[in-house]
Amino acid sequence: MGGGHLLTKITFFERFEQDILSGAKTITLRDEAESHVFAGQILPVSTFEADRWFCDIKVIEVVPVLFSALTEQHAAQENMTLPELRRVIQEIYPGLEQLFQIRFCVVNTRAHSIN
Ligand SMILES: CC(=O)Nc1cc[nH]c(=O)n1
Repeated sequence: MGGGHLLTKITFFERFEQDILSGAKTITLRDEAESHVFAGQILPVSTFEADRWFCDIKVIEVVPVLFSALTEQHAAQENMTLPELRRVIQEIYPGLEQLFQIRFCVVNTRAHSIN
């Protein structure tokens, strides 16, 4: 079995928040360290910058993908063009070839309260 620590939360840059909440961004490409999630898992999502919670997501699938094999389809699911996606991923993970595509849907956007 693959090693690594199961993720119990995930962060996104604030600039992706509206695309996630609107459903325009339905995948995220992560490195191995952030790939340890499983289909059906529900994860709280916070901003990277301020650690502000803004939704929960449900993981639909996790699929390995090489940087060199990114396609327009991946880009569309990130709400970007392919050149934009390549530039963004190269900035976040310089020189990294092995990525993991996490496909997700938003399941909750309101902090729950008791009472
Ligand atoms: C904070 C952070 O790493 N955010 C990322 C990284 C890769 N893809 C993405 O959508 N967000």
